[in-house]
Amino acid sequence: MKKKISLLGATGSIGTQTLDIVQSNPEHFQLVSFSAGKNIEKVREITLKFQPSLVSVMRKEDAETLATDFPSTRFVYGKEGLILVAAHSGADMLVNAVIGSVGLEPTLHAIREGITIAISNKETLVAAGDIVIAEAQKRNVALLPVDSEHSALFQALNGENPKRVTRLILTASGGSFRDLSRDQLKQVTVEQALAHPNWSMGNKLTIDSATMMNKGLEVIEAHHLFNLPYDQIDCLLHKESIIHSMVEFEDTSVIAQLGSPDMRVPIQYAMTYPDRMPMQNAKPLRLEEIGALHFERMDFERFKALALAYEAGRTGGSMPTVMNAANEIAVQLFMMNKIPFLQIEEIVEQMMNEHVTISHPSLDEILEIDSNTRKLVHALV
Ligand SMILES: NC(=O)C1=CN([C@@H]2O[C@H](COP(=O)(O)OP(=O)(O)OC[C@H]3O[C@@H](n4cnc5c(N)ncnc54)[C@H](OP(=O)(O)O)[C@@H]3O)[C@@H](O)[C@H]2O)C=CC1
Ligand SMILES: CC(=O)[C@@H](O)[C@H](O)COP(=O)(O)O
Ligand SMILES: [Mn+2]
Repeated sequence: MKKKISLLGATGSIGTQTLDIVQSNPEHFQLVSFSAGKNIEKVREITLKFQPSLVSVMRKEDAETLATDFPSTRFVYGKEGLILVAAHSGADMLVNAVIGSVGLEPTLHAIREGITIAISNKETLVAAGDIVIAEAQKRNVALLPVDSEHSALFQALNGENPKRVTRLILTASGGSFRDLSRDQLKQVTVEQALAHPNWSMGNKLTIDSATMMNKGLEVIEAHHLFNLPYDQIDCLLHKESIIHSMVEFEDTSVIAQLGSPDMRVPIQYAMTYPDRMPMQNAKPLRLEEIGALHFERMDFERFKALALAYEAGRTGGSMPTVMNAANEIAVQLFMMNKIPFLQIEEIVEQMMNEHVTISHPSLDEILEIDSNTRKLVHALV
């Protein structure tokens, strides 16, 4: 039987690759609903091709125009629209590929509907991981990782006793500026930051990768998905992005997952789990062509954002919410050329220093803290 898919963030990098998988495997998948932001031309293309029953866009006026042009599809908008798509009762699985903590409430609504989630939207787990995981456990809903490192960890842990794990080792490419000193980072441009050495991804994530905040977000994401303390989550610089992450066990065995960098592989694995399927037009891994893989210890002074993320994670409570919200706005400001690159982490640090942590915040408190932090960063700049 076909798996019915709802997709948040259909016009983005992960969203587009998810649609490729659906389109290449019409006997396995059907798109029943999706959301997008402002890219209305792409919304038209997707609607025409997949004929979903429900679509959400950011703006009311776009939803109204689209409703006239596609009378057999229902168009909704805004935050409510995202929630309607996420909790679409006709779906077997939600692929959450929206960017930012705007994905939090839709995720919780999908969980409450008992819909399995393939989760790419890491900011949701960073902003409110305790709440999301508790809700998923309470409703017995699976959260299947899409992020390449977490998919690798998930695969390496398959069938293992979690009590025998000693360390999760997340690999990091180092991003666009991995060979620059902190002094050289003072001069870098947005265009340079957007040139990731190994992956083609959305702009926000590519900047996060350059600051190393992405690895910080991923450490917190791993803490929540795999229920391990921060002392057992390490990062390793691995410039080739061939080993996507590793798990070390008590007997010193290390299990790694490898592959050519291609996000369709972890997306498809989450969509077919516990099974696998052939991957169309994928580049098989030929280690003899690569020759050597390289690893370096992570330098926490050079990659200060990673140190901040460990600090936020260890503090817990509302601190990761603040870190994430400050980072989201600081990255936007950098991309608009309003602040220099190094000010991204300065803003995150300042917001964290000024925040008085709430140890067990409610959802309402998290939403308020997230929103206030965004305002504070705008006021600061
Ligand atoms: N790209 C990748 O390879 C990877 C991504 N991830 C994670 O997956 C998530 C998505 O990343 P990526 O695909 O790169 O992101 P993109 O920026 O490419 O896409 C983001 C999507 O979200 C939509 N969107 C943005 N803001 C809003 C909003 N406020 N309300 C509703 N929709 C919105 C965009 O719509 P529109 O464009 O129409 O405005 C777009 O569809 C992120 O959390 C990222 O960290 C994880 C691993 C790898
Ligand atoms: C592809 C993927 O999962 C990204 O999140 C990736 O992790 C970015 O690479 P680095 O953050 O290691 O540069
Ligand atoms: Mn990743």
